Amino acid sequence: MARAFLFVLDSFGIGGAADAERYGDAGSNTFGHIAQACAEGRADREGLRKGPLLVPNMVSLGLARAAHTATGFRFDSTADAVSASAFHGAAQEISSGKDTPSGHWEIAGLPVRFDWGYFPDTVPAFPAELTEAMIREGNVPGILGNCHAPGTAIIERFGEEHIRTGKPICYTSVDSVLQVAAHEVHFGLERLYEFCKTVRRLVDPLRIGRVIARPFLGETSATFERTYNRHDYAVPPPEPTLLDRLAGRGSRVIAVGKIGDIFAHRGISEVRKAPGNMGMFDKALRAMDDAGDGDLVFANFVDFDTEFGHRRDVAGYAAALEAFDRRLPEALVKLKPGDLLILTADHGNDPTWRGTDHTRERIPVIGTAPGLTGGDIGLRTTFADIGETVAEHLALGQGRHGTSFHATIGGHA
Ligand SMILES: O=P(O)(O)O[C@H]1O[C@H](CO)[C@@H](O)[C@H]1O
Ligand SMILES: [Mn+2]
Ligand SMILES: [Mn+2]
Repeated sequence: MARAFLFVLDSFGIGGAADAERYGDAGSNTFGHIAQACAEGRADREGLRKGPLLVPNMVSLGLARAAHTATGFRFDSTADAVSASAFHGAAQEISSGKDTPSGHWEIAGLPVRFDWGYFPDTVPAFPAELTEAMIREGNVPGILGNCHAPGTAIIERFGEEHIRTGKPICYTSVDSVLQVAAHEVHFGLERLYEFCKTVRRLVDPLRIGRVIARPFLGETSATFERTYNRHDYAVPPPEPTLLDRLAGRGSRVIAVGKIGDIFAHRGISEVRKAPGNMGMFDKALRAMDDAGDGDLVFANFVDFDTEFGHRRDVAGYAAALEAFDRRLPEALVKLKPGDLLILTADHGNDPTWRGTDHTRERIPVIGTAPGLTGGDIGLRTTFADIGETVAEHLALGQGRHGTSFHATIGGHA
């Protein structure tokens, strides 16, 4: 029996991207900088966490070695204690962009070779024709924002006016996104989703990667809070991905968290969602129980990115990594010979970095294949090597991009 479990720790980069300079991110290192801050006592928070970063289970899968492969960074002296059948390495992204769709699509064997559309960091950020079309076809009295902004700040700034006027708050970032924040009750959640679907259609010709619904609750600037009803409307992948290939031969692809949205629901058999990393971990464990021969469980843990990376919250990010790591044994005990578990990431989001955006970084590729030898898979030149390895493991034919490292970890050559 062969099954594969792919867990993406959203934004958990390990630095060292050869082309980071081009993104203004040379030197960024999500894992390295969090680990350093923790070691130096700069990530202590009363009632949350204290001291050095404790992620022994990921270290035993080779996280420290992966980080060393990516940048030469030494995490700690336990770095050599890697468990039998664990494999570890780092991967460089070849796609353009440093956002979620680029990272996930490349992991699934489809590097993004075209340039995404971006909105300029000007006010207004959106072309006048687009704004007019959003108002007319979205049937709203106008829009607020129309600029680059971090999501919490823009709700604080325009939330009350939004409630008063019924105008949705539309904003963007350095990523290829058009985000719409609106009040779940005053504006209405379903109405927000409908509005986003309209916007999705309008920005398709502009090659915008995602339209993101950002619902929030609260009545005043001081009390507004975003809810877990966020929804991403991604442009569909332009070519078949690993998921389509699996679905095409009748295997199940169980998507946990926002994976379904990221692939515009192409090649997805089932979507399971829950609020928060821990809820998602529960869903991932159930999905592992349910997966059969030839199936893939593809999970995304988004809190690292949304709650801590973008918020530049080092202590929060560290605590989230520690919480995830504490639960990892629950997944490890479910593994049987024939299974393959890979932990990876889609881009960086260094919480010590300037600004509030993603950072272009290499990603860790660590995991275990019980019954195989494991070992050092080195520095992979594309995230697509992950998808190709999963493909080979699940006995799919070769895809168009990437090179499987299955033989390196003792699998069929
Ligand atoms: O600041 P918030 O609204 O969380 O937005 C962030 O979330 C988007 C998707 O990850 C990024 O492009 C960034 O703009
Ligand atoms: Mn992401
Ligand atoms: Mn993000």
